[in-house]
Amino acid sequence: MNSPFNSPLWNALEEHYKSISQLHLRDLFHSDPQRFTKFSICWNEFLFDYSKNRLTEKTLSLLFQLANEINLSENIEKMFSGQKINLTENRSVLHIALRNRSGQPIYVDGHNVMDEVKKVLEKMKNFSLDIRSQQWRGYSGKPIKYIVNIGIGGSDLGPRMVCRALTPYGHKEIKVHFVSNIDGTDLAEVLKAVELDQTLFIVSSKTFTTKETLTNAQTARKKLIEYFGGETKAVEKHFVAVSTNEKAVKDFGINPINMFEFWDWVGGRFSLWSAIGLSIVLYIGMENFEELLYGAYLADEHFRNTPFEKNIPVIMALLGFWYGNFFGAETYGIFPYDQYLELLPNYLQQLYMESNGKRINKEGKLIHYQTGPILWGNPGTNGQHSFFQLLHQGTHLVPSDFIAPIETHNPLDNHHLILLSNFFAQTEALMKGKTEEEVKEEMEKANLSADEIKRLLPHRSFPGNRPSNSILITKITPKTLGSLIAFYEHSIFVQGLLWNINSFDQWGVELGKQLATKIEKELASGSLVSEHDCSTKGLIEHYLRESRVKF
Ligand SMILES: O=P(O)(O)OC[C@H]1O[C@H](O)[C@H](O)[C@@H](O)[C@@H]1O
Repeated sequence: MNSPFNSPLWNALEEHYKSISQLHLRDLFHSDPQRFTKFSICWNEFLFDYSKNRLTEKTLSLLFQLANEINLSENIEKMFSGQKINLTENRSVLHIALRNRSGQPIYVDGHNVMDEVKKVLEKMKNFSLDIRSQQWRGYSGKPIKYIVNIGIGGSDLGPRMVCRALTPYGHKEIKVHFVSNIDGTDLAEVLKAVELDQTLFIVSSKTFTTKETLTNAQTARKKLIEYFGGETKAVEKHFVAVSTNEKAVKDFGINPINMFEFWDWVGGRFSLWSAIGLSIVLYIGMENFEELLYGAYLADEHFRNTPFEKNIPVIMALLGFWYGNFFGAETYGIFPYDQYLELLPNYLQQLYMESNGKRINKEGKLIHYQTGPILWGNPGTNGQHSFFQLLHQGTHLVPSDFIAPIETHNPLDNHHLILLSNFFAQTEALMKGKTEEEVKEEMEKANLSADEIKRLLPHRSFPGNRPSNSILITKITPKTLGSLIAFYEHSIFVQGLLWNINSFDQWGVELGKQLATKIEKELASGSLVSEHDCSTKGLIEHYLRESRVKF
């Protein structure tokens, strides 16, 4: 079966949806005191509570049947065994190999990729020891104190998010910066914050053809050479590269000895586990990086071996599918109640939206159902004072994940207690809401007049019945973070199978790049040569006129 949408089960789910959509979560909780026990999973340092979702045991049983109909178990094995499931690029999808701690081989075209994975990890380890122990010195003999990762998309968001999330594990003498945007401001500000003679630039690019990254790297290289009075030899003490493209790295002027390799079977947005994680290793050390890999490996094993009924990423995926394709939910909220996880929504945005933002199925046909959600989010409690109004009383249904650590790295007075009180309170409020009776009683106690009560009642009541998952983690450590990220990766994979799309390509980013290349030439020459619509033409002409006047 290619798609669940052709299945008789689909009709059963649609029928079932009609009855579920009439039920209120408040009543479901009321009628079943075991609801939490039934719909939550304890796994290692995780408690995954999905009981505040609009479902019953019947819903889950139908969704699990659907998972069986799309041959989920067989498809998981296809990924883990290195089959070329990225059909449009004819590639294996093996980020799981990068954290394979089982000692078992994984083959691509008859070749065990684990040998090269281990070799690169060893190279990363040795290099990080040299940098962190100050044996590796800059051109003028000073130790490295600043790491600047130059990359974009998958070569930026993962390491950036992980370094931020694991700040408590960071080297106290080493600062890590990230430059991604082609806007010169990004690089300029980082250059202000570092001492060039103590800086190591990591040029991270899978393809080593990405315009933003190469332009930023060229400029940084120029600045470094200028700093050392024209000495190009300084480059090899201050620049390393991470890429799959050795030739382009050489052409750029980085000695392949200073290159850390990865492979085309690692998707950019799944690459933080590869040498793309070099900035992470330099910052938190190899042991901690290995813990990150280990945490992801444990999640991989859980995903691969656990029955669907207890399988966290499978359930996460089915819930997203349930809301998107039955309730018509278009977005997915990620709310980490942990300041260190503030970049998690940005990171997951690429992971979800680049993977499953597709409208053509694996057979090349246009599809007529909703696929990947618009993912967004912000750390709690900040969001509560801005957009949560819409979550509570707006017209959109936003299924959300609330994520919090039980233990904080910064036990300041009662901050964590207040933070967690809010974490628990929000999902309860979203689920329960506040009935008109409750609001009325409250206003009567406050001695409001009958007229006032009547007028304010609709504004002050909350419908509730808003779904959420709660992910409670003992502590944010390299290991638990690794597991958390891997859960999201696998959830995306399962959803891609449900929608019968290829989650591992991203052709949709190409058109803008092609047009920008053409327009760049026009801006540089000051005249339009290609065809544009009148809006784009008008904008460019305005820019050309104005920039001539001003500069
Ligand atoms: O690592 P690179 O080859 O430089 O690619 C960087 C990023 O740019 C591309 O346009 C893709 O949209 C991303 O998936 C990728 O991660």
